Amino acid sequence: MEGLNLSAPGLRHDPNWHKKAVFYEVLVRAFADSNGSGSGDFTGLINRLDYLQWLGVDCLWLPPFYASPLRDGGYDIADYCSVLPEFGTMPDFTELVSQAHARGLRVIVDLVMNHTSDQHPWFQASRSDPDGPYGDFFVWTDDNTKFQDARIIFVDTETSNWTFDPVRRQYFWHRFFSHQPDLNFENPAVWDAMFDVVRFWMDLGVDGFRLDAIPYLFEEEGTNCENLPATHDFLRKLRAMVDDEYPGRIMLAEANQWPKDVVEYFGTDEEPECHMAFHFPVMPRIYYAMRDESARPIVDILADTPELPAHGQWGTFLRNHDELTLEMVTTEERAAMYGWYAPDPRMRANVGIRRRLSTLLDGSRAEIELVNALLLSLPGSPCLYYGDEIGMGDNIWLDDRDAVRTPMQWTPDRNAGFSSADPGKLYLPTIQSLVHHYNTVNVEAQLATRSSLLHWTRGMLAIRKRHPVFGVGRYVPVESSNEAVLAFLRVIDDDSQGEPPEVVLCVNNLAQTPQGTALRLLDHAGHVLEDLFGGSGFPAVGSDGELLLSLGSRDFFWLRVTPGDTRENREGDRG
Ligand SMILES: OC[C@H]1O[C@H](O[C@H]2O[C@H](CO)[C@@H](O)[C@H](O)[C@H]2O)[C@H](O)[C@@H](O)[C@@H]1O
Ligand SMILES: [Ca+2]
Repeated sequence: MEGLNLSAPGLRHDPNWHKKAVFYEVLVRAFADSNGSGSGDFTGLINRLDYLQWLGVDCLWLPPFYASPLRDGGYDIADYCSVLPEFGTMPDFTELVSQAHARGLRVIVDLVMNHTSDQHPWFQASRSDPDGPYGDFFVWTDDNTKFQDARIIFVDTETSNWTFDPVRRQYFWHRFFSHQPDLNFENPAVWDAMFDVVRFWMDLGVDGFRLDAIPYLFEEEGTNCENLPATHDFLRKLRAMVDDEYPGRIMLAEANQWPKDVVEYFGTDEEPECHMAFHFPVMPRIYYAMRDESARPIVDILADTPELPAHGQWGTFLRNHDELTLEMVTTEERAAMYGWYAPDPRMRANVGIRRRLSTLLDGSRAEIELVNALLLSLPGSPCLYYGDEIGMGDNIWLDDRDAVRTPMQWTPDRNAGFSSADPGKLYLPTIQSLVHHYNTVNVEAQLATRSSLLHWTRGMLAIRKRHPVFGVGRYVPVESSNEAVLAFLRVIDDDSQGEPPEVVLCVNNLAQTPQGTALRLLDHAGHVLEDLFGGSGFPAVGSDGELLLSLGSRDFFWLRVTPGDTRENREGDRG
């Protein structure tokens, strides 16, 4: 973007970078079209890197950009080692990585190991030549009653995890769409092929992988075919290779599972698996807690979340390219969330809700700020979804999850400044709804408005960056007398994390009305509080460890807690 006036800091070596990073999920197809083809591309994204640097994110996550028939947004890969021509060339991709690195931005890419597209040459060879080198690359059977305890994930479209192939005259296994055959991880040649894919992209400079659909690699009769020990064995070996050959690069698990199962994807400090895993259950509870005006769901799920090994970090998010999944809530909670957030059946997809952040929250600025404040202060490294920083809307008249994958809105001009193509040629139409039309919701307008959501988001990221405690600090729940007020501390006790000791108190009013609360801070009796945003002093914690606070509707505070006056720290913060 013109006039953003940025320096090019380059990457700094930091083995803990993933614990302090803010991630930004950006669909190459959706961000910026450099050549008027109607689809975003690598060069378009390169041209917008200054914007992302200015925003203050640290790492881009690129969903699949590989050769693909695009029947599942690219998660149907037809060649793991080539890029989709409409996105550009391999040199364009490497240029993207090096331009991102020059700006201090890391890049992780999606790796879909569980399945390929049915157009992948491995599958074509497997179906036509069962005794050939790829004959055993997929999961074939004559008996489609096998693995009956495995649930169907895409319930809107699939009725079985088996599909009959008329060429091979056998059934093949697929956990997702029937055009996405699962690879056979019992075959060592599949391991070798995947290790080669990982090396291929690591050699091109990527900083890590999001490991898509990782719980489903193996199948075993009598189980639900999720989270099997063999999957962990594979991940331990993959991690050992990555640590050995590409130290500092990360593996991020996408495992839509309960915390006790996800935590297994970190392995142990002695035998590590992934560096990060998305925390799926906490996400819907943020939305639930706000409508229920109760901190309980968030407090409880974090209490049920086991400690991580030292190398590990949660990935947190509010929205992504999929539906807002409701797999990790109870049946009653799901029914309530459909009622609150998806009253029109068109808003639903599979087990979830296909809407963006701003539309979910009815455009409420106070609610958008509150859920973002939670995202940025709860344990984990947050991941933003492109366009949510300006409050982009969705289009529930589009199919499936395309509802939330429309072109980025840069300006009020033709195609929202995304593309110079004829509007009919765009890969998806721009948002032109009454409330979220790109005429009003766009980067240019928000850059020009100091009070915009975009500037607010940037300010929040800057504060978070100045306080590594949000990345590496312990999470300590704080007892609140008011159920609607969620309070917790983030704590670095000493310099063992490689960061200065710090304590921050986060207090969040989940209710729509003002609330008062008494917090119990027994370990901080008499301590001084200071607002992280403006530096204002707050009344100190009482000598009995009690702190009385009042909060406005959907209000939140981030308060530094210190034993005494911290004038020098305040000076530092303002710099
Ligand atoms: O490659 C198939 C799918 O893999 C990911 O799926 C995840 O999203 C599903 C919801 O759409 C979710 O229910 C499942 O548990 C996840 O593994 C990927 O994010 C999808 O885009 C993709 O279709
Ligand atoms: Ca599988």
